[in-house]
Amino acid sequence: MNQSAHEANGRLTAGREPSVSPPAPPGQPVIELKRLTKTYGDHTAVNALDLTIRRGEIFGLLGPNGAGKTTTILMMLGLTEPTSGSARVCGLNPARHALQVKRLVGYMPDDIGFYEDRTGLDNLIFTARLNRLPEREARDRALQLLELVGLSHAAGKKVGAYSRGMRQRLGIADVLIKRPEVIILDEPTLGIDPEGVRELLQLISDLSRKEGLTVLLSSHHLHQVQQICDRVGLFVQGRLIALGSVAELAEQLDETGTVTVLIEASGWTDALTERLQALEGVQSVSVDAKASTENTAAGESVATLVCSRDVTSEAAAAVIECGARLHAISRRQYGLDDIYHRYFEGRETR
Ligand SMILES: Nc1ncnc2c1ncn2[C@@H]1O[C@H](COP(=O)(O)OP(=O)(O)OP(=O)(O)O)[C@@H](O)[C@H]1O
Repeated sequence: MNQSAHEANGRLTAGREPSVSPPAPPGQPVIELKRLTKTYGDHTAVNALDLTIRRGEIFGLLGPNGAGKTTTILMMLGLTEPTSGSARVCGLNPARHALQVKRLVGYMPDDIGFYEDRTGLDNLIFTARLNRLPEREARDRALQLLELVGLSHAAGKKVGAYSRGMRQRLGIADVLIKRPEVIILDEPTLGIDPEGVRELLQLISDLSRKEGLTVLLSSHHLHQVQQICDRVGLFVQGRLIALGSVAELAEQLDETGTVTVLIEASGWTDALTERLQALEGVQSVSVDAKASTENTAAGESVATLVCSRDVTSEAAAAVIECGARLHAISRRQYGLDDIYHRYFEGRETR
């Protein structure tokens, strides 16, 4: 977040204490978007978006650059007005009650900004003050959050010396200061190494489960976020083109009729390839020699069978009958990347 966004998490809560409804019970809608639309001139950035996110859910809003994710978030926060349709966040209309919504929603933009020459602890205390926490409580809350996000050791270190991953953790602590009901994280994993990503996502997941937080995560790193999202929405050119859990979306892909079977075996022969090709429903067989490693024997091959039905057991029998040594056989589980590419086949996605 930039400096003003950092301050916004606090400043926007200042002023008259808003009258807000009590937190929605688990499973109740927290975010409800109906036909939400935003146009800029003749360009439609968000096109008739219908979406409900429930309390305690981790929801991934996924799509390529320019898909409309940030515009959607800005409308949820009351930072830009919809052209048509409606948004309700924690029962409030953000366009009319932006201050109240911002009291309940913690927003971490993709470009986090802090006071670089101040420590992590000082930055959090600053946000706590903006949120009108009493001085003693501000410090206690800041220390408690630093511990929660695994930054106690760096509390006294200037933020300018923090790594990208540490800044993201501090950003999460920063949005949590005001005890929000919902946190919205825009590209939280940007620029972090794989181990840092894993830890950050685990932290977000733990927070959601322990604190009953609703989390909206915007990202174009599908394979990263799919591990922790209860549901995802695939967003492209302003439209939500698929919605559901990763398993549900994968099931829909399976219904398109293609099954991929992966075989690892040694002693592969042309006769085996031909035998597999002859199995009913097998559309193609491609075989690659696998480079030998500590775990794989020399001469091991990996074959990919694209089929119109599941041929796993017949293929296993064929490998053995042809005298090859079967190391592994599995029906490929689709991940979000596969789903994404399948939906966007033939379209410009990046
Ligand atoms: N203030 C604006 N004026 C005109 N067009 C805009 C404005 N804000 C966004 N857009 C356009 O709306 C579309 C959606 O942009 P948005 O930033 O919401 O996408 P995004 O999915 O968040 O992308 P990214 O991952 O790159 O942030 C883009 O084509 C963008 O150029």
